[in-house]
Amino acid sequence: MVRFEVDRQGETARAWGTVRGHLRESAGARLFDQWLKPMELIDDGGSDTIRLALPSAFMTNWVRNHYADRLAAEFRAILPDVRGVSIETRRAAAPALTAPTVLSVANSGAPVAAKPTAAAERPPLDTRFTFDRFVVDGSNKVAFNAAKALAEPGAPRFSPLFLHSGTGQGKTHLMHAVGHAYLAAVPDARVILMSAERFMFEFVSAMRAKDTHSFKMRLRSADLLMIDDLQFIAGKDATQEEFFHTINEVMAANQRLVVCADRCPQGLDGVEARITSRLSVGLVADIKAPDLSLRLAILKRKLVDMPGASVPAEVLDLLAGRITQSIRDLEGALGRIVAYAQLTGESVDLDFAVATLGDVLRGAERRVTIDEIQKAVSAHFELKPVDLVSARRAVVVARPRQIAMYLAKRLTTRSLPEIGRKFGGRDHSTVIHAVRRIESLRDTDREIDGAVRTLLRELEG
Ligand SMILES: Nc1ncnc2c1ncn2[C@@H]1O[C@H](COP(=O)(O)OP(=O)(O)OP(=O)(O)O)[C@@H](O)[C@H]1O
Repeated sequence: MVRFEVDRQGETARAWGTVRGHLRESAGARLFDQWLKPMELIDDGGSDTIRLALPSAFMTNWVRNHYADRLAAEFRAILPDVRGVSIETRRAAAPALTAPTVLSVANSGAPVAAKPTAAAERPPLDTRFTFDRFVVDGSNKVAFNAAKALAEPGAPRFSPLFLHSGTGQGKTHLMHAVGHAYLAAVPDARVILMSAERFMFEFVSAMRAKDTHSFKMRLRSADLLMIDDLQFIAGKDATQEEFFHTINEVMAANQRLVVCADRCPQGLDGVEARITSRLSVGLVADIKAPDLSLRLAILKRKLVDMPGASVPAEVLDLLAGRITQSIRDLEGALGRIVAYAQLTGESVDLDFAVATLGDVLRGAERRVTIDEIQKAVSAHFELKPVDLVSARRAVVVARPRQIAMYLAKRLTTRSLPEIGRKFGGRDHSTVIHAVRRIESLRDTDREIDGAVRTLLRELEG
């Protein structure tokens, strides 16, 4: 029986309730009331960075300096796919077009809808993703140097910068670092960072509201425009049309453009050639899978930002030796060990690490990606992979799509919203529905059960 996550927003709010409880206990009433109680959760619907807001910059700085790592570790102990915690200043201002709904969490831990804040008007840069926290070696040196060069003020030496790599290998980190560095050099620069999925969502919303003009003006006037996960627009014709005009104008105006994807431009099936060729005229840099020494160096660097954490070298060797592909997974494992050690008061040794991470270490030997699942499922049902992310509802496409979502939930650590995004921007509730449907069909329909078994065998190797 597959267990699935419940609604990610509710999950985040509940985790926040638990984290607040721990903070109240450990910090003591005075400190908690003064610094931590005014903090609110901003939940913009399934993002893997938890956003917390405080009423003043002074308080924000204090909490960042004293509690940032603790908060990240606490959240990751409950929600392992959390990427980080961003601590922001809440400002009373007019709501932005794209402002997220703010969920403030009352003492009971129940989420309460509140007004949007101005935080959404600033690029959502993760404070941890800076150049000085990025460990460089031969596998990522070109990407790192290119990102640094693009962040220098003055006329850009090249643009666009196209970064590509496997999942969890540092593209988003570098993109955020460009944003931080450029804003530090040019504080009033207009910097926009969004995923390709968000680009599509905002564009479609603007079309519905019959106001594409503001959307176009906003993007095209960016001094630095950064688009993550470009592969998402594969097969989305109207979005591609708009994206093409956006990048054309940004490039014609000599503004900076950074684009990330999981493949090189020419490998982006389903993305128009005129887009991929425009994106190839600047600098295309890949980040290769990290080798053992880089994995170890990154773990050591991450430890520097976890004051008080003590993890012996043999445990770092174990993690770096076993978790080989995604640095996100590696970092998640380290965060989990440190958080458990802090919560239980035990010291970290090999036994503790194996007991804490048993599943992760076993599962790390072979990690299936959603792309692989989509390829296997579409081949099995003689469809094109793009059918699985399309809007087609015919049962010949919809059922394989549900099977693929079910396998994604079962074989990967991706959250429901992430899976939904990988399937053409579908909602997490669609994924829950697909998982339940396939679970129940497996009990009653031998053909479906057979197909799932075959695919599981194939994917799990
Ligand atoms: N060279 C590095 N030095 C330090 N940290 C790194 C490095 N590479 C990756 N990381 C860390 O690994 C985590 C995942 O990186 P990131 O989110 O940038 O990956 P990604 O390539 O954008 O993944 P995806 O394609 O899944 O979006 C981040 O926490 C990031 O800080």
